[in-house]
Amino acid sequence: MPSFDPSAQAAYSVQDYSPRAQIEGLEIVDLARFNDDGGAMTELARLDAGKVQGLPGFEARQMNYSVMEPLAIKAFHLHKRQTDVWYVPPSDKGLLVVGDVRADSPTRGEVRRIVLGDMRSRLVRIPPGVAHGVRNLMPARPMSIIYFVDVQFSVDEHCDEGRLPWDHFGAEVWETERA
Ligand SMILES: Cc1cn([C@H]2C[C@H](O)[C@@H](COP(=O)(O)OP(=O)(O)O[C@H]3O[C@H](C)C(=O)[C@H](O)[C@H]3O)O2)c(=O)[nH]c1=O
Repeated sequence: MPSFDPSAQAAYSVQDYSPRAQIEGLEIVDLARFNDDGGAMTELARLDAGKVQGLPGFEARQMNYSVMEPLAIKAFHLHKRQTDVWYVPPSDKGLLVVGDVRADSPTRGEVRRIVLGDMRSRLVRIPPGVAHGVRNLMPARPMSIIYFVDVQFSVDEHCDEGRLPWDHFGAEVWETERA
């Protein structure tokens, strides 16, 4: 076994492969993608009067389509009542950052970075009180987000579009990992 020089030895650590921190109420659902030589097909959601199968307690009241320019960051959005269910197509690639800022949550303070798209088809359920932001990781292409919400958008006293600064969890959370 080699021994390392003093500066490498001082900086040395073993990669941490332990499971990532969970956030209470945050769910990731893998979707089936049926592909053939002609293309691919994915069911995003089956709805029974707005209730989404496989996501108990979530009732879709609006569906949105959002486009982000290359490398753009939208962060952080924080809802008091609204749950979001996000989908980024497998052809795109984005970094979703979620942080639990609920005062009474067992996972309060946990921050997770989740790559969306990038060949995978997944829904991500983001409960109220979990701040969320996204970066388009593609340097030359717009990224699409399709998302369901259970509160209809309004600009009156019912508006639930809270915001936190983009660097609330530190600016480095948006950087590509270097390890
Ligand atoms: C959310 C929303 C917005 N708007 C109008 C209001 C503004 O004139 C314009 C941009 O609104 P906003 O700056 O809130 O949009 P985004 O920054 O793209 O954010 C939205 O998309 C990201 C991904 C989120 O997660 C947010 O929750 C959602 O607000 O669209 C509407 O007319 N209806 C709507 O449902």
